[in-house]
Amino acid sequence: MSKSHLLFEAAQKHIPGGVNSPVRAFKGVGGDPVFFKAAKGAYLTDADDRQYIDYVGSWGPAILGHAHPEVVKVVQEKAEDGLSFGAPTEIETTMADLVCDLIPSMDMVRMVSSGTEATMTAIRLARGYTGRDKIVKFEGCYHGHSDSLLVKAGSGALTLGVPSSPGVPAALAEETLTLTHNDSEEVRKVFSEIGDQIACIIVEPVAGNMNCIPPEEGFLETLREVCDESGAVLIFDEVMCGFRVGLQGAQGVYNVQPDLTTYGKVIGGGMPVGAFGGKRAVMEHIAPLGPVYQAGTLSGNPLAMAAGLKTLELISAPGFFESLSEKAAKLSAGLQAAADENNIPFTTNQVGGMFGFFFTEEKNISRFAQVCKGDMDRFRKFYHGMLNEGIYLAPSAFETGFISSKHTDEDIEKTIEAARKVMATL
Ligand SMILES: N[C@H](C=O)CCC(=O)O
Repeated sequence: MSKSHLLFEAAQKHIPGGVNSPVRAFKGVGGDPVFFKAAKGAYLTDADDRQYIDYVGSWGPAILGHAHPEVVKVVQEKAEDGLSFGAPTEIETTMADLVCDLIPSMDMVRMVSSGTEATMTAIRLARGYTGRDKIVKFEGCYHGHSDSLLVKAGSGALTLGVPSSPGVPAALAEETLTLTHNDSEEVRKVFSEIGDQIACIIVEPVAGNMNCIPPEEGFLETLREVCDESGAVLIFDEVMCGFRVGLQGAQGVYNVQPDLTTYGKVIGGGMPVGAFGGKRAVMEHIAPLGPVYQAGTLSGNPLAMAAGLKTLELISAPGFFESLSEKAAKLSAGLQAAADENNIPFTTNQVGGMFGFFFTEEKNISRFAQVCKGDMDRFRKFYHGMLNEGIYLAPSAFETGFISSKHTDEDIEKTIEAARKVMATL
């Protein structure tokens, strides 16, 4: 019996479902989740001392690989000075200055402790700023688990079959309009009818919570246009794709500037962090400058700021994102070749350091409905085959994959070889 199995059994006694976040429970693929005890570079070590090449990267933060020595060092050093003050510290200003320097759409930024806090507050701010209640989101996109956003959501909510969670007041859910992702026409239609009632559009500009879905040509531009015409706030949720698909995130890649942006994951270098920021005119409405309330005991935590700043410094090195993208492209091409050799209907998506794969006859996957049509049974078999070969992928067909700067050519070749072997058994 594996240690992971025993640990999972023990965990279920006092932790609901044995996990502290539902997608970890392997409901999307079946079987016991793997319990890990260490992570270094591109590798994970499980409780039974088995090693895996990791393509989850803690769901995105580990862009430099796990436990990067320079990141660990600054956290250790910072810890000597105190773990938390609940009062202003200079390093928060250093972080704010750096983020505003790097991101052209960012005049002001506030640090929080998670992506959920960031998106939840961005929505409240947009409502407070516009004086309107309705918000627009897209089916399959996931923006954390605050009430307004758990309506036809992606990620774990979708994997577990509860995209619209019980517990969200109906009156609140009614204010969330969920449209078809990448459908510019539908967006235009809704805005032509009730644009003056809509506070904001929130979108993952590269969606990573319904697998990896890039924006169709013109989609982000349409969102920008309808927001400009109606006075709604455009929020890019770059919790996943920020500092991941490029140094300026998706807004840099697609050259569309939002009014507000939310961050998490990479910006915390592996520590619990989120951030929201954007145009001064909107951000000035946040307390204590304005009346829209938001707060957090651990917001701007010094250890998290230190890890995040070091990470942002290291990913700013020339050529970093080109190299990351090359690795992800090489992996995607290799997976495709492995499927083709075995006559398995299969296709891939990739943007920078994010990648996705789909067991489907269709090519050019850009719609949520196409993702849902994928062969989930094949995905599950492939998943467990790869796990057996020492490759750790996201345990759901509705999650993107992540690559780190620590993945070597050899790691990628080993992964492709494993895929060849497993595809032959499907
Ligand atoms: N897609 C989610 C995060 O971005 C997966 C992580 C989680 O819900 O625990």
